[in-house]
Amino acid sequence: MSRKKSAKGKAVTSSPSAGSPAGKGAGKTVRSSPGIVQMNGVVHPSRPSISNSSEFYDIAFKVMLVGDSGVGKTCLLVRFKDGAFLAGSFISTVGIDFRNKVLDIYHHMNPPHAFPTFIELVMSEEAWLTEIHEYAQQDVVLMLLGNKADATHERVVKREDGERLAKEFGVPFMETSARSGLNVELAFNGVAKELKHRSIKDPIEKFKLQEYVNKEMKTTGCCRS
Ligand SMILES: Nc1nc2c(ncn2[C@@H]2O[C@H](COP(=O)(O)OP(=O)(O)OP(=O)(O)O)[C@@H](O)[C@H]2O)c(=O)[nH]1
Repeated sequence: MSRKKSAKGKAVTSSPSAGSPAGKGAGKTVRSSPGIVQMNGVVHPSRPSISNSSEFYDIAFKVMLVGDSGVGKTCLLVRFKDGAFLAGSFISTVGIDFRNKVLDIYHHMNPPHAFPTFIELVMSEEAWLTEIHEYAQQDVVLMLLGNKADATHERVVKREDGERLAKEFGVPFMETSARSGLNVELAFNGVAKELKHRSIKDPIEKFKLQEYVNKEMKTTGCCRS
């Protein structure tokens, strides 16, 4: 079955590191963070249930994509992880799907490090932002994404409405496209940078996610209706 929805809201949510030492990889300390969903408590790079890769990281964060079914959470995840668009017929995720990706950021602040565990959480159609506020940790990093920005003729949510909702909840907003790759890297990297920033006790430089997103964000420039 194939379904399409354009520019529907969804959120990248995440939580910063709690910093409990959990193991070692290539001489680096591995830490994990409690997220909205706890997965085995501690993330260890050599634990196959978490990651099959041989990648090592310093800090692990969990990032969740929540939103209505069919808005493109899996495709965003795959686009970010593998750089490809998962085209074809739509098979709804049952339960939770997840990917790991190791990022190098903030070279100027710390030695190379890395992280997160990305988790897709499938939620029901209604009130997901409210649910996040109800159940997530206070300091969770939130970002609102309107995906399928490429599907201009099938748009169901105006950019202005996304912007308004984001403003209401005080979270950054941008439109993305898993198909074209528009702003996908930026969405995940922005959250990763914010998480990393929060995990540093006395950061040399300030990082403001909203400002970063506003500066780096690309718009389709075609979709106001
Ligand atoms: N045009 C367009 N189609 C997309 C985009 N992202 C996803 N799709 C299509 O939308 C459908 C649903 O995508 P999924 O990533 O499976 O959606 P989901 O949110 O993970 O759905 P659930 O697993 O049910 O929660 C698929 O047919 C995708 O090909 C996009 O950026 N642009």
